[in-house]
Amino acid sequence: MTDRDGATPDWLQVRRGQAPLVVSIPHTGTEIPDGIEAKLASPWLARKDADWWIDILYGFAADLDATIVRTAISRTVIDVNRDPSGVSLYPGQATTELCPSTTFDGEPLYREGQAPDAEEIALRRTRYFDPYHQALHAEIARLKQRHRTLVVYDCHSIRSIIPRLFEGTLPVFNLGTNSGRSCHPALAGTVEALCRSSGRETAVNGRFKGGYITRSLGEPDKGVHALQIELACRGYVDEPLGPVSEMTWPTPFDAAYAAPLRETLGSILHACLVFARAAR
Ligand SMILES: N=CN[C@@H](CCC(=O)O)C(=O)O
Repeated sequence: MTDRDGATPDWLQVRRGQAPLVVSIPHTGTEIPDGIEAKLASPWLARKDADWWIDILYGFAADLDATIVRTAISRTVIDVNRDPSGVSLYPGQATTELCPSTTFDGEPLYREGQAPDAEEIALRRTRYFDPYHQALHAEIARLKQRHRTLVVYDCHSIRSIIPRLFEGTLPVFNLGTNSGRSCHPALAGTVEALCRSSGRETAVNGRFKGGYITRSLGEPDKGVHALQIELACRGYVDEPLGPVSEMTWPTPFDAAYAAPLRETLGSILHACLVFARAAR
């Protein structure tokens, strides 16, 4: 990231652009404060569900003069893509919580009796959750002074096979728009068409409909259009398909392997800008 705002803590990275596009990168962080790390079952489990290499994959967003907001803090500490009130993203279905107690696969993250209590969760919220959302709100407000219409693009990835969360193998592209509520259908339609024209499997508002970032920031009536793209990891890394171990996950980033998918992502972000500028 460039142009870090000196007033923000080191872990919160804000690249201020002028284009009508805010790129949110909430889950690539691997930093865990020592006092929390000591309570965790394993350093590898604590980072297993990071959105590995997504900040590198979308590095080109800076060339589009997008605003990029990223936290370096691990989602294991607190997940900035969950409702801070604790309400589940998918009531009745398996998911992970605001301060997750398990990995996606269901392995306990904490040593026995070491999971955070309500006071500790509130502290993590003040320290790490609120500043991330304040940064997103501040950047949206700044850009709204320049542009009538903005796109907020929330970047994610997940392993292709996680039986606890979904059956079978996840499509490579999973577009979430809070079931059509977080952005204009024309934007969703264009992004879906670009995903499909890449020849990769694509789902829209399937297992992943958009998390708290998409749901809370998308206000199409006010000119703020939010969408989430959840990529299955095999689309950009040589992912082991099946259970993973410390020896096999994460697969290192390989720019040549990721290049075809990155090209599609470039077209998608470009289309977001065309949409925002045309809607002026
Ligand atoms: N890789 C991360 N995935 C998102 C999915 C949000 C959703 O369920 O739509 C997350 O867990 O926050």
